[in-house]
Amino acid sequence: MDYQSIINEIADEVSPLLKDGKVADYIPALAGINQNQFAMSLTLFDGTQFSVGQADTLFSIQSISKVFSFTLALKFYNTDLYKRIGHEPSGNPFNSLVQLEYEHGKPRNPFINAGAINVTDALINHYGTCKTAYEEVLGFIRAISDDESICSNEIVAASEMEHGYRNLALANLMKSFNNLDNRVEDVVGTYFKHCSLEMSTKMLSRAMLYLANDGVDPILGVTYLTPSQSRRINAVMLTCGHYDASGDFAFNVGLPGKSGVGGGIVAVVPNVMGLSVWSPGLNAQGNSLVGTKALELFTDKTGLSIF
Ligand SMILES: NC(=O)CC[C@H](N)C(=O)O
Repeated sequence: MDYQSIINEIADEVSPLLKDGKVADYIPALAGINQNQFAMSLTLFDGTQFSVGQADTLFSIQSISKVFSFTLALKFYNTDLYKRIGHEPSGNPFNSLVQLEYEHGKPRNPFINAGAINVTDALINHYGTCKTAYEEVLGFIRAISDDESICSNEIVAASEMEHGYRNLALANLMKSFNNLDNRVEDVVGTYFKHCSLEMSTKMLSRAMLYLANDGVDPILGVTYLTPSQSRRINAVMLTCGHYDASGDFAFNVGLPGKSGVGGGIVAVVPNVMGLSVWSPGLNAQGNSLVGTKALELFTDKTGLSIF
């Protein structure tokens, strides 16, 4: 398949939509980003990459980090993890508090904020300190990207902490139900540091390969997860990766995927490739407007949906 021509065509077709989204201004450090930007990359199992747009530009991965922290938590706790976090879609916004109250402090899934904060708490328990939990997630992301240059943006992390009332409220609510072990500020601070990591679409499409290949990096041959764990992560991405727009994403794109409010989206074509798009303007559910459209065009043009 002529992937380069296909993604070039997609870039042309989505460009009139770049003005339609809205950048995430609830994180002040992200509010000033020029939304007139777009990138798309794919990486095949032999390492061949195809890209269009600003595919080397680093952006805040935000909730895409939830895929990587969930991977490590699943690796260490396996199905015991589901004692503290579910794997059902929430049908609610990513930062919603109401369901968490009804459901006695147990987050619906690891891809909403409450779930990822809870996963971070489990990782802090496993690694012993916040610092090690942060460094191990970073080390894992560098390994699956095969790129040691990846770092967090301290200004973004501090900006999130300063304005993180809702995430602190979610953590406090879980703590009140005895479903958070460590100090609220420590857990949320570590979670923000993972969210503030910066990557490009080239790096992210490479990083997704282990999930396209049953938990094994097809280039380096490293095993990260069992095939069954890897399939479970893809299932949770498909059903929960886009919050209350997860059904729309499955319907229109038809791939396991995960978005972040930095405007990035990652997706997996099982047995074929890792994919990533970025465009900072978001739709009403907090997912990249142009990125979602680009992935929809991609599966339409290539037939590479899982359905
Ligand atoms: N959807 C997202 O990307 C949200 C992540 C962001 N750090 C937050 O906690 O609000």
